[in-house]
Amino acid sequence: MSMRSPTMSVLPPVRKDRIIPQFPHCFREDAALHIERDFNPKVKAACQEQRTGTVGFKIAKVIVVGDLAVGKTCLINRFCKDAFDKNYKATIGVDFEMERFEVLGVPFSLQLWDTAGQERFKCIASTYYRAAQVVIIVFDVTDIASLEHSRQWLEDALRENDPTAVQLFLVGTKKDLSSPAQYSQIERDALQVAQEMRAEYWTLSSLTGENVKEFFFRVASLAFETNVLAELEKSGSRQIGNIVRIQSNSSHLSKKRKQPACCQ
Ligand SMILES: Nc1nc2c(ncn2[C@@H]2O[C@H](COP(=O)(O)OP(=O)(O)OP(=O)(O)O)[C@@H](O)[C@H]2O)c(=O)[nH]1
Ligand SMILES: [Mg+2]
Repeated sequence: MSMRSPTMSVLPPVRKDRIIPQFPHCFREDAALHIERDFNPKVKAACQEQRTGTVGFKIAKVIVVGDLAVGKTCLINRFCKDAFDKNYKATIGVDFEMERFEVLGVPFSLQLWDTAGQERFKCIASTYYRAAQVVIIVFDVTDIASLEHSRQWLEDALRENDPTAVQLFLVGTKKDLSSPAQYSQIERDALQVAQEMRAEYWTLSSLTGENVKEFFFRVASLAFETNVLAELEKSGSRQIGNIVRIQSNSSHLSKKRKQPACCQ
């Protein structure tokens, strides 16, 4: 805790609308990373007892990939700046935004990397894919080709990362532009792609803001939960290691006091 107070005094408090007191639910239970209705009980207990270790200082890297003009930049801008630009300005290479949250009372940050979808910038952008904890693959719900290309985006993103460690989301944007009939048709295909990829599926609109905050709260919460569980596992094994070492040392001392421990 001694490390925590100086950090808290330097940083301004987390914005009120970035406080996550409850577990945000998935969008569709048939394409979710998990369908629990609440945070893992171990995670809740750890937060309550302030046993979250270094998680409060960590920044989870999130990369946002997908075809050109599907709406990656607009999605990030809607959430981070509450702004929407109807004019298309291609991202050149990459941009990033930091978002600070407070989950169950613990500070937690996401670093959102907005990458270029245009082919000619792809090789610059892909050098930033490394060490991502979360991969968000974006497609446009009015453009089936952008959904078909999502598999290729996944392959490119996973080439630079440990596939077993990445949390994956498939997100359909521009919901406002599609009629209910059009939408339900593409949703069927999108759910299938999400299930195959083991991605969590969402749809939203950066123009109206529908589901945007809900989606990022879900991303932050799942990334946070994973990090706390990893931290608990680490500190658990460290404790067991210490106990074993202390016990074996003391038994050496009592039985064969003159021999150094390394010769046993
Ligand atoms: N109606 C509507 N238009 C959107 C939405 N999201 C994005 N757009 C429009 O789609 C176009 C492309 O959006 P961007 O966010 O720049 O696309 P991008 O995926 O970042 O494109 P690259 O940077 O080239 O990869 C812009 O003209 C946006 O105004 C949405 O939810 N609804
Ligand atoms: Mg962009």
